[in-house]
Amino acid sequence: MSSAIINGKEIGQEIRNSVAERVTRLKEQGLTPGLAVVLVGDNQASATYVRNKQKSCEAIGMFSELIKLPEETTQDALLAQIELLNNREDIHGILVQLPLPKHIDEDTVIATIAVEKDVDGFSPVSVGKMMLGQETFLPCTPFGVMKLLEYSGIEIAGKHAVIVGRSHIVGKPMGQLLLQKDATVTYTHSKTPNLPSFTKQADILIAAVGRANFITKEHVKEGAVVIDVGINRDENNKLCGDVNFSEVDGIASHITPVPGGVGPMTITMLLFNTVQAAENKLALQVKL
Ligand SMILES: Nc1nc2c(c(=O)[nH]1)N[C@@H](CN(C=O)c1ccc(C(=O)N[C@@H](CCC(=O)O)C(=O)O)cc1)CN2
Repeated sequence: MSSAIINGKEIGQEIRNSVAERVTRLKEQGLTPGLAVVLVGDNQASATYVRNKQKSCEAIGMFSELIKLPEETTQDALLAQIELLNNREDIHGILVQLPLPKHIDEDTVIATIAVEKDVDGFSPVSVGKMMLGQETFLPCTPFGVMKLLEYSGIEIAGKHAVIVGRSHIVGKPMGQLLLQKDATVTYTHSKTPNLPSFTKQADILIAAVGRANFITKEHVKEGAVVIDVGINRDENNKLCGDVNFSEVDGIASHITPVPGGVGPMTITMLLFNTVQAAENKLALQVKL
């Protein structure tokens, strides 16, 4: 029997509808949520993601502004742009599309974004708050995975979650969020010896290693929930995840496809965080 498909497009749309209602309520109070997207250089994939982010903002009535900078932009010039955005009243969320050109230090750039506008949840303060379980913006991809699990009725407490991948923006925060929901979490990565001996124990397997079709049937326990965070191109230049879908289909109880699984949730949660940022600002204004 085939595995149940976790449909990120459908779940994402349901969440976007409720975010759109929050936008309407904010506008009735005179505030239009605004997102600034900073794109440096000519990375084609990044340009597509940024375009999709802007279209998604428009679709729910939010304001978005693209700040497109050439590849040779200096780090100081980029930091100055971010400072301008930090001080703008009409901008509630700022995101700098990653990856940045090699001559720019991502950590310095991200740390410059005002924490109340850090809707990607990547700044050291946001990450620290997340680690402590304090209220903050959660990084959009792991946040989206948590929503996929919630909307699919998948129990987390008491389950063994195995993460394959340890990036700052997916693997590491993913484990934290699952831990906060009482999963037992194991981190693994591309250099873990005998990886299948770990992944085979997973009730929830998160593949975020960035290698096409890396997770095969030998890695997956019968009945596991398999979440594929990868976005890769295979040898025929076809979009594929980190999971070899056709091998794992039928072994997993649930599986996310690529495309149409985790990807659409990343942008959905960005909209969610930006509206939250605007609501936070309004709440502050009311208090003052
Ligand atoms: N500042 C950020 N940079 C990057 C992030 C991020 O969250 N913040 N994540 C990724 C790229 N990304 C968003 O920026 C992203 C990737 C993929 C998708 C998506 O919807 N994927 C679709 C397939 C799209 C395609 O056809 O290529 C899917 O999986 O269905 C959305 C956003 C790195 N940079």
